[in-house]
Amino acid sequence: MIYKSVAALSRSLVSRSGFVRNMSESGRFNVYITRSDMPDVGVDQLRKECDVKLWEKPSPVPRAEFLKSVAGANAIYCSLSDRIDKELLDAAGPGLKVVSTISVGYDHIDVQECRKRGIKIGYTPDVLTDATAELTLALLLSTSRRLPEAQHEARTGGWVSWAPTWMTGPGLAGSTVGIVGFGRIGQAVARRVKAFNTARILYFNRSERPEAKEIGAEKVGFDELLGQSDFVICCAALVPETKEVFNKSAFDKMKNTAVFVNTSRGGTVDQDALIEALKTNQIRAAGLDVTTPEPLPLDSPLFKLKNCVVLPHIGSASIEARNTMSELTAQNILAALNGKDLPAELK
Ligand SMILES: O=C(O)C(=O)CO
Repeated sequence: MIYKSVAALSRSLVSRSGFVRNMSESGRFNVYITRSDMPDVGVDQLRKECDVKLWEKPSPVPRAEFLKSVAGANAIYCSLSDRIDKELLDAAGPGLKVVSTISVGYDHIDVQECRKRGIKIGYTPDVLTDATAELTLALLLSTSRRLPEAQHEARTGGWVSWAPTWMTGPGLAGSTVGIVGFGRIGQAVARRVKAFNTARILYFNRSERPEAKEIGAEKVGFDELLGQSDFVICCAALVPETKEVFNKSAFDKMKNTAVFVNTSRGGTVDQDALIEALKTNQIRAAGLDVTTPEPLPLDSPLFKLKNCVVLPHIGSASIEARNTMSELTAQNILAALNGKDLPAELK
């Protein structure tokens, strides 16, 4: 669909949302943003060229409100918390040209349905790779060297003397690290892990990755990776094939001393099986930046386990990454609305 036809469609929209209905009058496209606290840099770019409407709170827009307010939008600027499905696309109406998510993950978007309707999808690969890899290493070390537990002890009187076996955990040097999902983030994690003098880096991925050679990573089968790794890191996108791949059978195959880290999506893990594996010391510990659901309810057993570190999905939360993600999200929208190639389109 080209610019002109969107304009024509938009002219005929009956908007329930308060968007300017008649593009020929305003000459501007309608953009709906799903929360008020998206980084300014991208939002400001959009405001220069478009009529921007946003959910006024720094929290995900409630579904009913989203369905109501999105009517008449030509573009949606969303996050991974917003479900973009058939119902939502219907609610937006025929003028919708692009869905642009401030995330590299797109499991919250019905990609098939967007394709059917000729709606482009923008996302933010590359610009968050370093930030997410850094956080993965931070979480891995926090989990294996028990930093949250140690801090708690120091603050609450548990630190009575230096003690030779207290608060010990496995080191990375000389270890085998297995990475499941060897795309941009998996590779960036491998490069960083290597600097810790690991003995071997294994990876499991659908296809062989040419970059692995230079990194020094070996492609192995999933079961082999589970059985041999001291650290198992999940960097795989959530797609039907990766849903709950980390299940009881997978945890049973891991070493009892293994540390499991997940910075991809909670849906790759059967969480009940993980809780059981942690409770029974089937594995040593887990570090999770992602869970099911998110936010994780306060009464989740994961919060009660000393051998589990839970973070609130902050993988990409470096200031630089979030600003660049916001800019890219806006640029994807502006390009799509102006009939140009998106800088980062999900193909
Ligand atoms: O961009 C994503 O998909 C994220 O999960 C951000 O942390």
